[in-house]
Amino acid sequence: MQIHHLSETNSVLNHFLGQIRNVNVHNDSMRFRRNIERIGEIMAYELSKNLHYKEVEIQTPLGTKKTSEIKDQLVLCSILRAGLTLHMGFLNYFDSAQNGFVSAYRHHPNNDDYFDILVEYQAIADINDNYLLLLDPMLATGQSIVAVFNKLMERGTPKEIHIAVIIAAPEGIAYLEKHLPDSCHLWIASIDEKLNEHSYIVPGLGDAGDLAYGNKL
Ligand SMILES: O=P(O)(O)OC[C@H]1O[C@H](OP(=O)(O)OP(=O)(O)O)[C@H](O)[C@@H]1O
Ligand SMILES: O=c1cc[nH]c(=O)[nH]1
Ligand SMILES: [Mg+2]
Repeated sequence: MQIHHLSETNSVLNHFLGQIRNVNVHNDSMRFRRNIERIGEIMAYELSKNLHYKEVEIQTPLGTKKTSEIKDQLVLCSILRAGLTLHMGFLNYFDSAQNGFVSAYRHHPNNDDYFDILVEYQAIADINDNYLLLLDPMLATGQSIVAVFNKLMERGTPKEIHIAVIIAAPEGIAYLEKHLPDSCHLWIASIDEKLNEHSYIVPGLGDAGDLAYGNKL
């Protein structure tokens, strides 16, 4: 798997990452959502450097100019709920992408820390021969992404697969490296220290879905 770690160089990305982690601004869910979206925009821009382009000639009022446009048909697929705002960030830049939404949640059958992942709702464009971008802000154990990936592969074979996450635990990266094809690209804004006993990322940011959309019952 090819890993692209985006926050090694200082940029405004680190400023937004600081804000989504900061407990002192966690009461402002609009800021949290907007920062996730802005990070999505930055990640989309970085990822766009890896896509394929075609040459086009543009007519300006004063002449013509050769430039390039994205050639690839992208399918953005995010994992509900937390993936929604990240999805909007990517879609702000990839205007003509097709889209998909898949639900995945941690199911605790014994009311303890053991969980499995249930993937239920799936509404997604054709991924066959297209460029699949699978989006989720948090890569903790990696089980949600692998479970969704396996469901999606029943629908077709993309030309390229890019996975984009904002915060990743080393355990989740290792799990993806073990369970996903070597040809996948993994785009990460920030790599954290570890998982805690509840499989939450430390230092991480807490529960991304709750911070964006409120607590679940
Ligand atoms: O790598 P994993 O161990 O699978 O954990 C990561 C998953 O946890 C979060 O979703 P969550 O289950 O909290 O759902 P939500 O977005 O509805 O809050 C996150 O958005 C990932 O989908
Ligand atoms: O740290 C984590 C792990 C799973 N889901 C989250 O939202 N945060
Ligand atoms: Mg959650």
